[in-house]
Amino acid sequence: MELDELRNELNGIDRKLVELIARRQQIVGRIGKTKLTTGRATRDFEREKVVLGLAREQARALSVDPDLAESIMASLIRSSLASQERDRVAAEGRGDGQSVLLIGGAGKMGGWFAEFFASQGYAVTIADTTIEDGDRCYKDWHDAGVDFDVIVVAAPLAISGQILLELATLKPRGLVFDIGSLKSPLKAGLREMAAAGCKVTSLHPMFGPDTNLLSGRHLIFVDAGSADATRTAREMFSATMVTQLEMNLEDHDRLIAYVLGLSHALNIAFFTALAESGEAAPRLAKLSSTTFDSQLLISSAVARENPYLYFEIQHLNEFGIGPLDALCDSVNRIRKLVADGDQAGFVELMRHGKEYLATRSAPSDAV
Ligand SMILES: O=C(O)C(=O)C[C@]1(C(=O)O)C=C[C@@H](O)C=C1
Repeated sequence: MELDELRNELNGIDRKLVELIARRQQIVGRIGKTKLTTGRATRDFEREKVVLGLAREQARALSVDPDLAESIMASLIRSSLASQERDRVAAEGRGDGQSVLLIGGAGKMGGWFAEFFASQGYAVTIADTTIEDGDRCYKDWHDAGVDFDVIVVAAPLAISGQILLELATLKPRGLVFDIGSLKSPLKAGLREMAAAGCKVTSLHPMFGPDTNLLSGRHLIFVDAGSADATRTAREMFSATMVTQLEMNLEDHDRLIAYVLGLSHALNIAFFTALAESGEAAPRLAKLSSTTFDSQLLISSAVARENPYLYFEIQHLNEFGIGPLDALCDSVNRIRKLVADGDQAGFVELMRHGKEYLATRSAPSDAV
């Protein structure tokens, strides 16, 4: 058969595959509605196990790679979960015409929250220095007033701290929360607001603005002295599958100094060392080792992030220097072991790390 004929045959098969996906998604939509009306949870881990198991079994019987079949089914399940989650958030419509002001709402995460609230039926007003005044749009948040059911402070960290301090004097009637990656620069504002009797709490979404499925993601709630505010904010996410964590103000930044600060710094150090090595990245990438490729992928993603935000995450964390010192110490230790030819010391370092990492269980609910 000619190449063109074979490709035509493939086109037909691919079309049928897409048709089957569309039919699957229609049924998934009906399942989602049934779950809503019968009060069942969106995610069903048992059922997912059955679906993935069946796909592997059938693949084996047809001499198809079971890993391939499983990964295709996992993608389809992800898409089912995302659409069922979206439908549930919209159906529960907690907004019901309530009003929300998003300060910094034209930024990336601010935009995510704007969409999240709009999908729940909230009337969304955006204030952001990068936009012009218009319908429910303000360049200066002061012009919007503070008469809202919810105010979200999603501005850069240093500015968010100032806004919270100002809000403490304006005493808004509604729920107020920030979404900062760090709480050190916001502590004074959060405390002032709580002391002024405001319904204030603090959130840290551990996911990026491109996230459209909250299952497997974490959202940290940091109580700022108003348990009522934290409860109300938690309820806003009850229709989603996000994992809610509660943390206190002090623990948050100490832990985040490792989770964000250390991992960002490690990747910045990696690409800085590479950039200054004199070896061209494409040439190195061609040599392609599994570890190098994975590391390059992560550090490329870090390099594309907002450098001002990343600087704030390092510099404004009062616990930030500890993990950086630990990183320098570790690199110096490796350097010394290598320079001294200390094989036993090097092996011990790796054994110790393996033992430490074995205590950290892998995320089990990622499809
Ligand atoms: O069977 C269901 O309950 C579905 O919603 C369908 C489906 C799937 O795509 O196969 C999606 C999500 C569930 O967690 C399990 C399975």
